[in-house]
Amino acid sequence: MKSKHLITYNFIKVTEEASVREVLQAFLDYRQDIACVLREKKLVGIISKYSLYRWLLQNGSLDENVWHCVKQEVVTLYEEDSVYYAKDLLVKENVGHAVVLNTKDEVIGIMSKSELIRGLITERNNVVHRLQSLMNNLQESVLSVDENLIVTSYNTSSLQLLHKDQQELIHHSIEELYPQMVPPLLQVIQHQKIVQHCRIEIGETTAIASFIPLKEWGNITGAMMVLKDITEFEHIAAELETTKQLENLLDNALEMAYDGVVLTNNKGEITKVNNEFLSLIQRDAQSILGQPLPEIVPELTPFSKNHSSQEIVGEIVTINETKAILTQMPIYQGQQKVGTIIKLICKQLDMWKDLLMHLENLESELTFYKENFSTLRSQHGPFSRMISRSTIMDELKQKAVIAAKTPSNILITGKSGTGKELLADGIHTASERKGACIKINCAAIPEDLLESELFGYEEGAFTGAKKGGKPGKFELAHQGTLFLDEIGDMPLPLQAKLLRVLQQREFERVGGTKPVQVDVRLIAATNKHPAELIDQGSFREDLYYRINVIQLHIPSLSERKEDIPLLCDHFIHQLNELHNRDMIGIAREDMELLLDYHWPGNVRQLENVVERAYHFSPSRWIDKEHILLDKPQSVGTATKYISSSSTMNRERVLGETEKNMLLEALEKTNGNRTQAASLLGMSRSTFYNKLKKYHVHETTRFV
Ligand SMILES: Nc1ncnc2c1ncn2[C@@H]1O[C@H](COP(=O)(O)OP(=O)(O)OP(=O)(O)O)[C@@H](O)[C@H]1O
Repeated sequence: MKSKHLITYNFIKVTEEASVREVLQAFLDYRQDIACVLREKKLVGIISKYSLYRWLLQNGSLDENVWHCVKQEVVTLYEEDSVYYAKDLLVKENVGHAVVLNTKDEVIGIMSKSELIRGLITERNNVVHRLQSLMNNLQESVLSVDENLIVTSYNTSSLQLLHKDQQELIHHSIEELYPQMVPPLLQVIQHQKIVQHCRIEIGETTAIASFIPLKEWGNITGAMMVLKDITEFEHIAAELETTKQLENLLDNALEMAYDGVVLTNNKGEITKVNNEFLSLIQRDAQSILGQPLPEIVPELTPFSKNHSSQEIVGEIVTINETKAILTQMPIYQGQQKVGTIIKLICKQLDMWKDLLMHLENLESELTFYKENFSTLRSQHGPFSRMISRSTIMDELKQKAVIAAKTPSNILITGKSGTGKELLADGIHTASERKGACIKINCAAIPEDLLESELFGYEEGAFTGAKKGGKPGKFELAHQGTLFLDEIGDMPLPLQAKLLRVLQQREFERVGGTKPVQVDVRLIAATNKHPAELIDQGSFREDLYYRINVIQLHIPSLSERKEDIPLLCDHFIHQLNELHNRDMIGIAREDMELLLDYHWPGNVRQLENVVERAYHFSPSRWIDKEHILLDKPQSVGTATKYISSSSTMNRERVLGETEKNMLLEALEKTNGNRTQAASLLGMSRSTFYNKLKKYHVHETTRFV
């Protein structure tokens, strides 16, 4: 509050020329105690009632100039001065009035003591009001008691904290209401000292309280209590404690998980890791916590970037040359994804791999014994050399057995390498014909020699003919079977002669005149389409019908891929017998490679591929890298294929060199892997990884 708010604007203004009478009259009119004497609005002094009384008592004239009664030392205030400044000034100068001026030093009013007191009371009421509302808006509870511990005041918060209403609290004794507060209160009142941070239980509520002495004129009149409800904080603290314990538990669980575990938040930043994960990525926790996972482990980028909200189970990843199985699971809180947990199984992977190997080993052995068993069972069976398990081949063999029992000619069709010759052998065996099975490849013998090869010649039949002549294949196959392979390549004149022989069952040798009679069962084979050959005019239709009494078609290997594993085992077994080795077979995942291939060269190609891989694989398992499959080559891809295959060769050579290096080191250290690793200047883990890579642990020499 300012001085201008506490002044009388309606004050008495007189000039220096005014008479005592005029001033007295003004006092009566205005009912005021002082008059201001002004000269051009500026204050020159004041006249009080008392100075006029004094003048009159000294018999001064009423009409005399009032100047004799003017007091020139006047206590003045400015309109902006505070009420407190005004109070201090009036007390100091010991005056009952002050003249109030504006900034131009012009008189604007008079402030009397009574107006000052009114202002001070208003000001005090304002302060009390402000304090009251401040108290009521405080979160802390505030209470005051007198020296008898009777409650004298309180704020709104205290009603809530103490669960009481106004009547239950005011003028009641703290001793009755809250005896637990008495000891600190008495301490404050007796020792007149503040007591702080007392823990007070009020029902279910816990509060921290401070007790402050209240004094008036230096004497203790009571005490004030300030209480803060900490029940909620205590719950939070308890929860925090539980959370801490849970976190400890989680940390321990992660460490015991045995696998690498990493947790990320919803931004993909790493929030928790276990030691196994750290050793897998070869980093320390400080340097990776809070970092985006794909930046720290780029190998996980395809999984952690866009797919981190997807569940992933069983993906294989390679981190620092270590293979691991990745499992990824998003973590949800309600509907919201809050993070991801990623697990990498790498230690147990080796164990699983060994177990799988063992299982595969057993499976292969089982297959081998099964095959042996069936071979033994049909050791003398006509088709025992034709290995198959497919239904399509079973049906073919059944048909062949029936066909074998008949005297009819047989035409075997099928792509090159499907086993036409084997089938012909089987048919001959099954036919139980007395004579031999004589084979001739029509495509392999020059055209001019083929006739004499087939029908024989008489002495002097041509230059260079043997003395005494020579029997042909027909004669040799008497009472047996003649297998004419690649019949589609037989020259047309010879086809005519063959047709005649088949019809008449007799022929003459080249250069001979005597008919020769034979009992021959003819089996012909072709890898071409007979119908196409007839259309082209390169094969006689009448001959075709003569031969094609019974047609047996051998399906391509790509149409019966289920035979591939059995054939592989068969070839490996044959090679083992031949080379006195104990190769187990082809691992399951590598077999996939063979099953996926289209096998244009059929069983013959498979046999060659297995044989090559067999010789190049040093362990007891066929090495995938030695399984060489030609890719189909088109003009457009030729260059690419050549360059990628040369890269493959290079890689292979490098791999083999590295592997030999490992083996050599192991040999030098008598199989001690730690020494071998240091001999090569490698860490133990790198050395182990390389052993794994090249399957060196499969070899029995080193344990
Ligand atoms: N089912 C099979 N079981 C075992 N070996 C087989 C089988 N089929 C083919 N083979 C082998 O594949 C190779 C080729 O077989 P074969 O010579 O019988 O085929 P083909 O069809 O007569 O070939 P081509 O038409 O080129 O003369 C031979 O070494 C043979 O032993």
